[in-house]
Amino acid sequence: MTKPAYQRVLLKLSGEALMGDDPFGINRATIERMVADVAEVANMGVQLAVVIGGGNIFRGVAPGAQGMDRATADYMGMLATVMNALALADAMRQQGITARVMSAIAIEQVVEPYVRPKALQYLEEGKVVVFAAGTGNPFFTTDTAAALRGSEISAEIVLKATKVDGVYTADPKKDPHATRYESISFDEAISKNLQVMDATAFALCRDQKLPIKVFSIVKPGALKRVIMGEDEGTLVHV
Ligand SMILES: Nc1ncnc2c1ncn2[C@@H]1O[C@H](COP(=O)(O)OP(=O)(O)OP(=O)(O)O)[C@@H](O)[C@H]1O
Ligand SMILES: O=c1ccn([C@@H]2O[C@H](COP(=O)(O)O)[C@@H](O)[C@H]2O)c(=O)[nH]1
Repeated sequence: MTKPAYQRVLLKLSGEALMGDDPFGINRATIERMVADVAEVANMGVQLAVVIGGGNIFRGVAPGAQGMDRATADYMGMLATVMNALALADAMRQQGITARVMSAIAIEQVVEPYVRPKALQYLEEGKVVVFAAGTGNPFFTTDTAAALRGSEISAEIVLKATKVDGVYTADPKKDPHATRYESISFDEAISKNLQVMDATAFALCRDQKLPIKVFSIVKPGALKRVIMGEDEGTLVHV
C-alpha cells in the first residue's frame, strides 16, 4: 500500500462546516461523516492534531453579541470552540478513536489545559489531540491557533479543511468568476488580501516555513487524498 505523504499534521476543521445545512449548531450526520474521514487517516498511523473553529455556534449567538465589548465576544467565541472540541472528541470515541481535548483557556473541570510536552506525548501514543479555545487570546482566530499549534508540534503541514475546495482569486461564494489556484505563495496570498485565512495565520506559517493545504471537508474522501499527497485543494507555500 502507498504510504501517507505526512507523518504528523495539524488539521484545522471549520466550525461552520459542522452545521451542515442547519442555520447554526452541530449537525449530527455532518460531524459523524467528518469524524469518519479523520478516523480513516488516524487509522493509517498519521499523527493528527486538530484545531476546531467556532463559527457554527458563534453564529447562533452573534445577534445577541452585537455592540458587545470585542474581547468579551471573543472569549465567547473561544468557549464555542470548547463545545465543538468536546462534541468532536466524543464523536471520535464513538468511532473507536482515542482523542484528548486540550484547552488554551483554564477550564479544568471540563478539559485538561494545553501543555505542549503532554500534547506531543499523546501524539506519539497515537491519540488524536483536539486543541480547544484557539490561542486563548482575544483578537485572534482559530486559523492563527492552527498556525501556532502546528508550529509548536512541528507538524509537516497545516491542513485547512473548510467549505470551499481551495484558495480562489476572490471569495467563490460571492464572485462566480473567481478561479482556484493550484498553489500560491504566502507573499502573494497576503499581498492579494485573500480572505480564506487571516493574514496573521499566513504570516506565522510563512515565517516558520510551514506549508498550508486548503481543501474541502465537504467533499468525500478529500482529507485522505490530501494525506496521500494526491492532487487536491490549494497548496500555500513559502
Ligand atoms: N480568496 C478566497 N478563496 C477561498 N475562500 C475564500 C476566499 N475569500 C474568502 N473566502 C471564504 O473563506 C471561507 C473560509 O474561511 P473561514 O475562516 O470563514 O471559515 P472556516 O475556517 O471554514 O470556519 P470557522 O471560522 O467556523 O472555523 C470560505 O468558506 C470562503 O467563502
Ligand atoms: O485564538 C482565538 C480563537 C478564536 N477567537 C474567537 O472565537 C471565534 C471563533 O473562532 P473562528 O476562528 O472564527 O472559528 C472568533 O471569531 C473569535 O471571536 C479568539 O478570540 N481567539
